[in-house]
Amino acid sequence: MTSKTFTEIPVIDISGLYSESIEDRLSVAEQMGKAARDVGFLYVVGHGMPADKITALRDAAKRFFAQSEAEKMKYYIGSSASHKGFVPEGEEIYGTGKPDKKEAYDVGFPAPHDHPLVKAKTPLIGQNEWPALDNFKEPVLDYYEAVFALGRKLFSGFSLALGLPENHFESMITCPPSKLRLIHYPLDTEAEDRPGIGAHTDYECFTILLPDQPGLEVMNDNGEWIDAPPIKKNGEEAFVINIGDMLEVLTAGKFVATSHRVRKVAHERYSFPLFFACDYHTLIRPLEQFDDGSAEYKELSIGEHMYSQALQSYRYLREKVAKGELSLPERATGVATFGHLKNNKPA
Ligand SMILES: O=C(O)CCC(=O)C(=O)O
Ligand SMILES: [Fe+2]
Repeated sequence: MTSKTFTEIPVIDISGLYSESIEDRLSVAEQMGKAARDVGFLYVVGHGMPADKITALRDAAKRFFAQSEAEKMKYYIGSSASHKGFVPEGEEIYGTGKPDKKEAYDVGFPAPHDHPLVKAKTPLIGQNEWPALDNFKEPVLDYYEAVFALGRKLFSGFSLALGLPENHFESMITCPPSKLRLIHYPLDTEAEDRPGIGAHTDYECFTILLPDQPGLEVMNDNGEWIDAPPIKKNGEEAFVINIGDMLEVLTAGKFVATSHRVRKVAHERYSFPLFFACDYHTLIRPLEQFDDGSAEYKELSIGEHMYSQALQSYRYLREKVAKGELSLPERATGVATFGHLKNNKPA
């Protein structure tokens, strides 16, 4: 048995994943696997993301959110064809049932016009919305590309940790519903009892997060909230990586999609998660070596899982479902069915 009553989040130098020596790669993978089993969260350094790409992304996000609400609403996600663009405060509702105190800009995988998933009008897949703001699209796309490449590298490490070939998932990642979110938590001293973002697990395989202030908290098996502040090592900002629902299903719960939340902090805060997923129609079920035959983890389609969660948490989508204009996929799962949330329902 492993202990999931952790009180801190491990820091792993992943530079060995870029080594030509399989021993180096296996050594990092082993540490990643341990963190994924015991905690479901890890910090990574030695990731190779150039600091100027991070600076340029932060600058673009700040300039976008500093605009008027009317300007930002020109790119409202509810008017986009494939669920991308500006997400105003109050649009999303998670665990507590209260709207989150945050606004966001959602950017999808840059999908080629002629990709079969685009042509088939697959939910969540399609062109991005780009605001008429100088120097926004370029740094955001540039960061997307770099963080996505890091995601592929991390997936090779998780694959090794699971005893799979490093490239096991490569062919399943051609045009995934992987979002980069630019999130802005405004400073509002009046909104005392609202969470920044309510307790939840992430839906995808794993998440690569870049926060700029404390506020993120991670739940252990005792139901205690453990702080996950931004950290630096040798001047390099660490990414926070967390396991999502899909890797929990694949491993029948050996890797944990740990629930987390963002508490209100006395700072303005920006954070940028990249939700790393496989292609929409990828079916996920426990890998043979982890499958103990229990019925707990049913087969899921990555895209349907993500889409059904979006249909249940975005106001504009909930309204379309209520009016019968959209319906939940057949295999839709309820919210909060994974990770520690299922044991510890937070108040
Ligand atoms: O802002 C953060 O630190 C975390 C955001 C998050 O958990 C999410 O968007 O899923
Ligand atoms: Fe999250």
